[in-house]
Amino acid sequence: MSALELNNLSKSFGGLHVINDVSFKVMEGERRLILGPNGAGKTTLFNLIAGDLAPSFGTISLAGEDVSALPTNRRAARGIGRTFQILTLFSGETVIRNVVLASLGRTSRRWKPFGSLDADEEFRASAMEILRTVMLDHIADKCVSETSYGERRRLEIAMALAQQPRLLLLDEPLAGLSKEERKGVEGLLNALPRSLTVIMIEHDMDVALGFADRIALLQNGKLLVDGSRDEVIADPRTKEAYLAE
Ligand SMILES: Nc1ncnc2c1ncn2[C@@H]1O[C@H](COP(=O)(O)OP(=O)(O)OP(=O)(O)O)[C@@H](O)[C@H]1O
Repeated sequence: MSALELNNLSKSFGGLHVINDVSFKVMEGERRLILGPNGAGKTTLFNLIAGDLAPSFGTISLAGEDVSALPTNRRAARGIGRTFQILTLFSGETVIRNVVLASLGRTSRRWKPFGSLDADEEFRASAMEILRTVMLDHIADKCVSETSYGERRRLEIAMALAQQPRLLLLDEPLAGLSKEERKGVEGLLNALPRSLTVIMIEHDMDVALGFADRIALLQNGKLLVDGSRDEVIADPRTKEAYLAE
């Protein structure tokens, strides 16, 4: 079954056609890489999938259900988790509180007063488990403002995982990281459960190509090439559009 299906998706801003008749499927458990030069429309595509933007035309289906008309929070409740190119953390809170708050996004508990959350052992225990997955459990009680950039990027992935997504959208998870930090994030990407479907935008070719099962290459908002990793790498249009940049 397909985890995600885009059908004839288009998005225009005024006269600017940013996404132009894009259709492709991502199967359950697949690791899909979205490639494309700057301005190709990759982040806009994520905004359309997550519900932050409404399509001008076309549909988006999640596990066979058309979610095109649903707002972001209802798509999140149906299993879309997301990280952003620009970090979106509560920097005045501790690492673990950020994860707890992210996990509450799926429950009515998010309306409870902030202060009572730490007392809830169940939430803390599952947040701790996720922090272990991203190797941040040793700094669980550190304030986010005192953490390194690399740790914050991993925390963002932890927050997306806390929402127990079925489909995880990762927007340039390696951006701005040192070589060492990249290794750490690469390790955690490879350790993500295979039951999770992952779509990733990433410019670091060494990591991105190692991760991908299949690749969709966008250029000027159009789907230029779509296929297995080896097919897309071998396609001369890929070199022309992207790899030769
Ligand atoms: N809200 C908006 N209003 C008008 N134009 C927009 C808007 N959002 C994006 N665009 C334009 O759409 C095009 C695609 O942008 P997008 O950020 O999706 O590209 P991208 O492939 O993610 O690029 P990058 O690799 O640089 O992040 C760009 O020309 C951008 O200026």
